[in-house]
Amino acid sequence: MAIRYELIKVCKQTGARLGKLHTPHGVIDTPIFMPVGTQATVKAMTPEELKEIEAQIILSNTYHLYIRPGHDIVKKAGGLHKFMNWDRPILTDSGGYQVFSLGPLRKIKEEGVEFRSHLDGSKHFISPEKAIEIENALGADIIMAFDECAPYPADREYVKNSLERTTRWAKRCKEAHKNTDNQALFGIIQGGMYKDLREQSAREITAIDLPGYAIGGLSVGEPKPLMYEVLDYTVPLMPSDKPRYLMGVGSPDDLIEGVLRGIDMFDCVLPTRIARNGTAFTSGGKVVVRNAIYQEDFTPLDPECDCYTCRNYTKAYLRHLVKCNEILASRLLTYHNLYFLINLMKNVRQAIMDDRLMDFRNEFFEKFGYEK
Ligand SMILES: C=CCOC(=O)Nc1nc2cc3[nH]c(NC)nc3cc2c(=O)[nH]1
Ligand SMILES: [Zn+2]
Repeated sequence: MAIRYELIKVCKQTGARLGKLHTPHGVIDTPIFMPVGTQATVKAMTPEELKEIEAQIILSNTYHLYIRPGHDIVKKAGGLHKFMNWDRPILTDSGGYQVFSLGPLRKIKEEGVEFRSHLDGSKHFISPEKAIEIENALGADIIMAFDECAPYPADREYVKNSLERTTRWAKRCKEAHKNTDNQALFGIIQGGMYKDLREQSAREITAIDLPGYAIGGLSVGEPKPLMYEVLDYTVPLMPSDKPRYLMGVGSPDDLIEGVLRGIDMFDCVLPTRIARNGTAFTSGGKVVVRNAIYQEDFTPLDPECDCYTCRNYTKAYLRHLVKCNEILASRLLTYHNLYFLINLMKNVRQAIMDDRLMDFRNEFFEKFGYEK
């Protein structure tokens, strides 16, 4: 059995869950935020720094590593863990959901998806079986079934046909996946923003016996309230004894709202991406470091944060680095943003343990400046 989900406690205030996910490369505390390492690196971070901020699992992308350097090279290197010197758990998602589902030149057929490489425009074809072959070669502890993430908005007919094909593809993935002792295959629930289609997809996908399930097709441009509404009626259809992964989510408020609704696993490029644009998450809300008001501000980025960046550098210095487009700006801001989300989830887990997650949510939203 590649993974075992241990449900430890359900918060009396909210229904949120505290759990442990046992994998071949170690144990993961849930709810968990997973830093994204698209091309076999969490941009600007070394594995040692990721361990310093207590990252327990990272994501990498099937599509990107298939295109470059090629999954065969990663396999020859001894797999992704060895190749990138990360000995903790890894999850691979497609990373190409934009390319596969939304790319202009992609053609989706029953057999699979025809698309063009974002690097050189060369033509490629990935079937569910091919996706599993790539993920098996990369060797991640958790691998995602090959699916179609329907665009938003999309009409009902399209979404229905798409989710039914995704179900057929999930069955083909399960058939093709042989390495079940070392790699856990998760199914992905689709159905767009349609309640009855989400119910149909949840029923069909969870009927395929798999070690975990994800909710796909969200965080694709829909308004937040709509995402929360879809979660409200989809999460209860998922088994409670298996991990629930909300793909591509998210910002601090989305993480908390997702946990409140029973989600266990999250991934998002936001903390690393906004860092490279000079923006930081802080306990008082977002800080755009390049803002002129920080020119002579010699206080830490976040006075309530005890991370390396906040203990050793000032906003004025970080602003200077950002203005000069210095590499250290990305490194120090990424370090802090990842620490911020990882630490937020540690506090969320503690709040579940103390049966006070709703209080924690209200306090956090108050301070972070979100409307209640
Ligand atoms: C090998 C193939 C594995 O397939 C997948 O990873 N599929 C898949 N990835 C997603 C990624 C998302 N990111 C966001 N927002 C930033 N929303 C997402 C939705 C999906 C989704 O519905 N499906
Ligand atoms: Zn910090």
